[in-house]
Amino acid sequence: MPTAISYNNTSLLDWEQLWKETVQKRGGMAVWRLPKSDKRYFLVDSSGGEKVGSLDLESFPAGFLVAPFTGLPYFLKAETLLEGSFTSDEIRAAFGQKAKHDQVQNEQKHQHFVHWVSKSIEEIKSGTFQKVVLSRTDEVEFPGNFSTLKAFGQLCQAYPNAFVCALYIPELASTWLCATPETLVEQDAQGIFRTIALAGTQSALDADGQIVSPQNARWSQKEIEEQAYVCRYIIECFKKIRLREYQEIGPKTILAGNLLHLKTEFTVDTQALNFSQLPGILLSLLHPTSAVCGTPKVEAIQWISQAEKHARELYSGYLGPVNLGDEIHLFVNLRTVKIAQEETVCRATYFAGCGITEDSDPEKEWQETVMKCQTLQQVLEG
Ligand SMILES: C=C(O[C@@H]1C=C(C(=O)O)C=C[C@H]1O)C(=O)O
Repeated sequence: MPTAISYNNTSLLDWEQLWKETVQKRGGMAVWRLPKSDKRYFLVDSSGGEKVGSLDLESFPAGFLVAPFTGLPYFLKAETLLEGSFTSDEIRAAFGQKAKHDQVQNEQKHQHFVHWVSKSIEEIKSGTFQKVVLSRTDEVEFPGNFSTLKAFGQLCQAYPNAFVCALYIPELASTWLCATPETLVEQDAQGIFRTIALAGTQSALDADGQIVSPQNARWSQKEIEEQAYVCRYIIECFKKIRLREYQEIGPKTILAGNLLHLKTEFTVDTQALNFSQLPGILLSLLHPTSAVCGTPKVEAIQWISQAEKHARELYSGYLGPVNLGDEIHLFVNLRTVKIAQEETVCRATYFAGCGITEDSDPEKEWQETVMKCQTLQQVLEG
């Protein structure tokens, strides 16, 4: 059983202290806040976590699951679990200064990305696959120390509808932070399972810099089709297990930070179906979905490994708490940054990708990755 300690106004500095101590002791930990909630949790597993082979979520103890894009997930058991909230004046800029972006390196990445988007479009036209998601990184260096907890607090404030998380796994020797809009697998205490098809991206700001209301958003055929691939992929997963009793709502436009996306929601009443194993079974079938990988999956993964220079690591994997209060909340690790603290500098690697179809425009796809990186950069770099 976890040692659950409830703090009403836990100081951010206490959590910062616990974070540092846990890193020194080579423990694993996660700090998170669910969408539209103000409860923040801090989970510590002093063993550093372990890799798990089976996704039989029903049999898992309370803990936190985190999976890379490809490969086995890590499980952190809830040995210690703290709950708290911070006051807003404790939260200040995490880096406290604007990072220097390497323009030469950035231009090389731009050229590489645009080249591979063009090649992907040709490959799609020749019929190898219909959609592929290519990603890239943006690496920056900051002098001095980085405060993970301040960054976490800032992201919570800036993105109330996102799943915000800071994570440390000693084996990976780096901290990851995300503010993601994408649910992969959720189940509430009443047994309602939920997943979403999220794709299609445009800036949420109009020409005057004002937020466009989701109801007034206009989408082109490219984005509508791109999101439809994700819906069809989810329904194919349902068909594999002969699941017909699901509800589908959407697509609707949602606001995710500085961006708008198209979202369709799928729900299943697992209690009515007497199907408690559903979240684990669907998790193994769904990941990675067409929203972060492509259609068909195997061909898309092969293409990604050829086209991308970087390893995705935890980017576009999934993460979240399982079996805390009979609930499961797993999200796709998007709008994410990896932080490696060295002696005098701190290296941040932002990751972002976009769905390519035969109607893609390579320059626009690059711009989309710029906007996606900005989701975190605007908050962390001030
Ligand atoms: C791949 C990312 O986002 C995914 C891809 C999207 C798209 O191609 O339009 C939109 C939302 C996400 O499902 C990312 O944020 O890195």
